Parts: sequence; structure tokens; C-alpha cells
Amino acid sequence: MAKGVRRLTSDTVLEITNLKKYFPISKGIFAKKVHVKAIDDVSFSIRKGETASIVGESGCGKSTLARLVNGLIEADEGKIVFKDKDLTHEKENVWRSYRQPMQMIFQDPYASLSPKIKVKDLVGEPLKVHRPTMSKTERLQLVEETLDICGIGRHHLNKYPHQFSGGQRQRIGISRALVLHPELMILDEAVSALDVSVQAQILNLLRDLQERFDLTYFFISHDLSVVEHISDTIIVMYLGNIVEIADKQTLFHDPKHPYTKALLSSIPQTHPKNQREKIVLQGEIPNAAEPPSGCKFHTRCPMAMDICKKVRPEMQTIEDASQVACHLY
Ligand SMILES: Nc1ncnc2c1ncn2[C@@H]1O[C@H](COP(=O)(O)OP(=O)(O)OP(=O)(O)O)[C@@H](O)[C@H]1O
Repeated sequence: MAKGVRRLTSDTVLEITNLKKYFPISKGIFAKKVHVKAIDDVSFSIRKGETASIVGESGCGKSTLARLVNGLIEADEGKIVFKDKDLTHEKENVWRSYRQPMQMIFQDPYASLSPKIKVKDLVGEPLKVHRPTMSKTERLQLVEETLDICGIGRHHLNKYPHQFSGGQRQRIGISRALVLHPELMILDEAVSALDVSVQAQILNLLRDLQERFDLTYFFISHDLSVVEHISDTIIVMYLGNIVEIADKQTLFHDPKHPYTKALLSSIPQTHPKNQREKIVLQGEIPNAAEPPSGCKFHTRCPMAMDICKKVRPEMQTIEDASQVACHLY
């Protein structure tokens, strides 16, 4: 495919429908059982070749969603369908077979790379597991090619993770995922621990890999300025609910939900032309075990009306460009 041209098809790779995950916790001296509604009726889909990003503050449910989509925890309700296969309540051995096409990349590559294992084995190990019939020579060749593509260079084959910088370690983490030729990569705060300049290099690498291998990304970040560079579609979450879904241009230029507007206003802008009026949200994020009634955002919303305290807003499509859950529309 020509560089800079990316196929965005209508084929759905991942379909999430009415997904719920409530964690039981004990509360108070009488150990009353309550539930943290970490994911509370969430629906969205991701098309082949697309980068869909989830953003929201700490505790909104991003990591829980990533773990559900990768089968690391089981959903209470709803559906997770990967390429027409309903995986929601499948057993671990079925999920394991889907971890080749669905690869997960974490925030801290150092924690996910065993310190005593050489780079060639770190990147070769997934092949041993998922392609046991591959010869040693073929495996080494694929590891070398993958490291080259990810900007590590095959001459580093015999080094250990501690001999690399944070950015290089994330390149090794990406190599480990890429070597299996995945279709969907789930990137959970994959650049959050890196300096801004290194973040940009890794995001550029991810974009190049996407073009070259027709990858689909599910990108998770608390930082809208990071997702701006990589996303096609942005999904905004607040306290276990999706409040807005829009393509990147629409979300950045015509945000609908008051929460999205507040998040955007907190991005530092260097150019005066791009300055937005700062919206300071009142109070803290409410406790997910005792969320506010109606719209969960109403306690902090500068536009809240009476109805917002009582009725949870449904997701609706606005001008064909965005979906928003807000009583203002
Ligand atoms: N195993 C668990 N038991 C109880 N509560 C949990 C568990 N895992 C997550 N939670 C709660 O679920 C909610 C969502 O957590 P989650 O980690 O998914 O949010 P997040 O958006 O990824 O936040 P962060 O960026 O801080 O990781 C939080 O209130 C969290 O405390």
C-alpha cells in the first residue's frame, strides 16, 4: 500500500455491546456488600484499519475495559465480539488462541519484559508458544526482521532489557506483539510513561506499522493530546459510561458533551489561536461504588439541569458526526 494511504473499511473487527463489569467490594464496619460499576453499559465498535481511542480521567474504567477486551477478566453482562466470534464467556483456552490476533501492549514495558531474558528470546518467545512448528532459523530471522522494523536493530539481539532506554523497551514490547502478525493491538497507556519527544517517536512508529501491516488499534489513554496524533475515532468515558464518540476532527473542533469540552480545555496550547476557554470542573470524580443518580456527570457539570439529576441520558447520534449522551441534545 502507498505510504500515507490507509484503508478504513466498513469491516468491524471489534464489537462491544452493552458491556458491564461490576466489582463487589465490602464497605463499612458491617462489611456491607456494594459494587463498583467499573464498566456500566458500554457499546462501541472498531473497524479494520482504524485507531479508536478511549480517553477519560483516572478511574473511569479504561484499564478494566482493556482487560475485558483481552479476556483477562470476564464480563458480567453484554457482548465482546472479535471478527464475528462471540468471545464474551469463552474459556481461557479459547481466549488464549485469540491472543495471537489480539495483542496487548502495556504502559510499563520494563514490568512486562523479564530482566534475565535476552531480546532475541523475549521477541522469539511468543513465536515458540503460538507457532511451535516454526524452525529455530526461521524464528530468528523473523525476530531480526521485526526488531529492524521497530527501530531496535538486530545487532541488539543479545542484550537484556535493562540495557535499553524506556522508549527502546517499548519498541521491544511492540516487536513482541508485532512478531505474531496481530490484527488488533490494544495499547493501554502505551506511551504514558515516556518523555514527550520519545512519545512522538513511538506514536510515529505505531502509525508506520499500521500503514504497513493494516493494523487496527484500540488505544487507551488519559491524555487527549496524545490520542490527537494517532486516533481516527475518540471515545470519551466518565465513571464507567461512554459520554461521547466522534471522529477526531469533530471531537476536537465541535465537541458536544460538557465533559469533553472540559477535557479539551485542559490541553495546554502553545499557539494563541488555538487557546480555548478554560473550563474548571468542580469537585472530585465521585466514588464509582456510589455514583450520582441520573447523568453521572451532573454533580460536576457546568450546564446541569434538573432532569440530569434524575434521568440517565441515552446515547444519541447528532448530525451524523458524533454520538453523545447528554440532555442538552
Ligand atoms: N479488581 C477490582 N476490584 C474492585 N474495584 C476495582 C477493581 N479493578 C478496578 N476497580 C475499580 O473500577 C474503577 C475503574 O478502574 P480502572 O482501573 O479500570 O480505571 P482507569 O480509567 O483505567 O484508571 P487508571 O488510569 O487510574 O488506571 C475504579 O473505581 C477502580 O477502583
